[in-house]
Amino acid sequence: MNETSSPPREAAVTAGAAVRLSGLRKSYGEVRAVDGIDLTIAPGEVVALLGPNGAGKSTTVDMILGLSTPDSGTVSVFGAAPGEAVRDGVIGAMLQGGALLADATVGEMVAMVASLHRKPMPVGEALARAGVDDLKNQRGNRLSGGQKQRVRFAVALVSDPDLLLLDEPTAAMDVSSRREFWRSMQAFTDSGRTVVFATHYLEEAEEFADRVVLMRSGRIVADGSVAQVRALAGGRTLRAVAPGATATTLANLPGVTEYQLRGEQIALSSNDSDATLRALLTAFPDARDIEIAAIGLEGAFLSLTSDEEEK
Ligand SMILES: Nc1ncnc2c1ncn2[C@@H]1O[C@H](COP(=O)(O)OP(=O)(O)OP(=O)(O)O)[C@@H](O)[C@H]1O
Repeated sequence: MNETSSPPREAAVTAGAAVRLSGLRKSYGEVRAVDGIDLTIAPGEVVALLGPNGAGKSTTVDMILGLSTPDSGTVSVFGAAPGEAVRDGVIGAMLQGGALLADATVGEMVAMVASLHRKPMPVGEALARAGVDDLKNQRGNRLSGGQKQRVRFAVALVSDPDLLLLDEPTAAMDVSSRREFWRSMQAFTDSGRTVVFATHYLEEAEEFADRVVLMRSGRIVADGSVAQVRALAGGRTLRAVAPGATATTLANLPGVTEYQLRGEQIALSSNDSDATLRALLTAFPDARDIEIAAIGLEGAFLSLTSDEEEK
């Protein structure tokens, strides 16, 4: 493992997809943690794996890293098997609760990981990029939860990987650490690296990802640019008092995806509230007390990831 194995790595990096998952499945007993995932991630993409607890995000990340073996399907990272990509320093990972050495200092830990890799970035650079240079002499057992996360980030960066995999990277961070973390991450992605991060937070995905892959019950339920997924999730609700409204007319209004009718009170969900409103006023000119509200991000996320289609 020295200079002689460099060319294959260069070749692999230019060979198509950064990550390719095909027909991926993994069950734990009765639980289908990952239930048939096909996903191709291009080099340079910043992808958020978004989903509620138990959606299968960590299981997917573990399989991309080769920490867990799929029951069926394949994983390739820059054309290589996960284990090989990890050994070559192509993947850097920041996992939930990844272990840190209690007795070593932050500087020593990052230096140790650097020594395992062929072409690490300078230790000082990894510490600076992760915003932990001031913690260099601190021991692992003296770090707060948020500081530990930032040290894990330095450890993930130091191999100078082409792909960074982050499992809920900001989970233990306070607001200012989060901001700092994403600022360093952006500096990293600006250099054309690929980043895949799992998160519960739609806002984080919106702000930092080029692409959002929404998972529920081990499957992908939406995949697209942030704007596309937002549009998919970004309907509005329209409430009004509409004398004469009937279920049939409401159901046939343009854009309406759901409706409720209670006496003269109506509540509509619409994916085109302008068209719905125009048609509503044409059909029911006496409609009054009209209110239109965006479905909150939280609500949109819940609507796309709700369990109502569960088998
Ligand atoms: N080692 C395991 N043994 C048994 N069941 C597991 C194991 N790992 C995961 N599961 C189950 O598989 C499903 C998917 O879990 P996974 O951790 O991948 O989801 P997640 O989307 O990462 O959730 P979270 O956001 O809570 O981390 C869950 O139902 C979980 O309970």
